[in-house]
Amino acid sequence: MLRLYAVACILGTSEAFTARTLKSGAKRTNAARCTTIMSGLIGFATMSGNTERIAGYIGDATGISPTPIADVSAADLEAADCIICGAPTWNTGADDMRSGTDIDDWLYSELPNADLSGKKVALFGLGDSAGYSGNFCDSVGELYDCFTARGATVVGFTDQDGYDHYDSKAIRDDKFCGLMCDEQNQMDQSEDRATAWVEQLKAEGMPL
Ligand SMILES: Cc1cc2nc3c(=O)[nH]c(=O)nc-3n(C[C@H](O)[C@H](O)[C@H](O)COP(=O)(O)O)c2cc1C
Repeated sequence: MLRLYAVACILGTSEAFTARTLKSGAKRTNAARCTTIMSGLIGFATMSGNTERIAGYIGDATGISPTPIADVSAADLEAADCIICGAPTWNTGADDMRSGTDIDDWLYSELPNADLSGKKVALFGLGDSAGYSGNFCDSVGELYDCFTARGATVVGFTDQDGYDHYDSKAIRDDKFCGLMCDEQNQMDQSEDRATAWVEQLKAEGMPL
């Protein structure tokens, strides 16, 4: 017995002691426990603060602290288990660089360095569905094109119902390719929309 105790001390754990005392053929019942720590990332760009506010609602619902997109590297993206990214639209009618914020450069300088194959990404956008109803949240369509070009799978599509727009470059298969918020005309709906959208993302398999 003394010799067995000495072996356990050398191996350093009481579990080692238990293992050494098991008779041959006996089953170990203390199954190994494994803790998986998921890491999510919310990146956003903003000009006048609205997108940051919605990122905050999403952050509250997920427990993830939003990060300005300029501080997000390709390595950060690759290290994240899930990515949520949002931007406003200021460059009305533009083919690219539609946001008019620092995400425009980031999409074509930093994002192309990331391999996002097999990763789930969700997108959100801010716009004015009455004042710019022909270009509502156009930048989200550009985010969609840039993220899918890196191999990401975009989840969290939403219905177009309930907004005043008549067109948007963020429409894919008759749906918005993410969550759209309108702080000019529908500010009172944004928080509930964000909270419900996070539940949708979870139901669609985002590890949140
Ligand atoms: C000059 C100007 C251009 C805009 N162009 C668009 C547009 O093309 N599409 C749209 O949906 N919203 C447009 N907007 C509305 C902004 O996207 C909206 O105010 C948004 O909430 C701003 O978000 P931010 O505060 O995060 O920058 C425009 C606003 C201004 C003042």
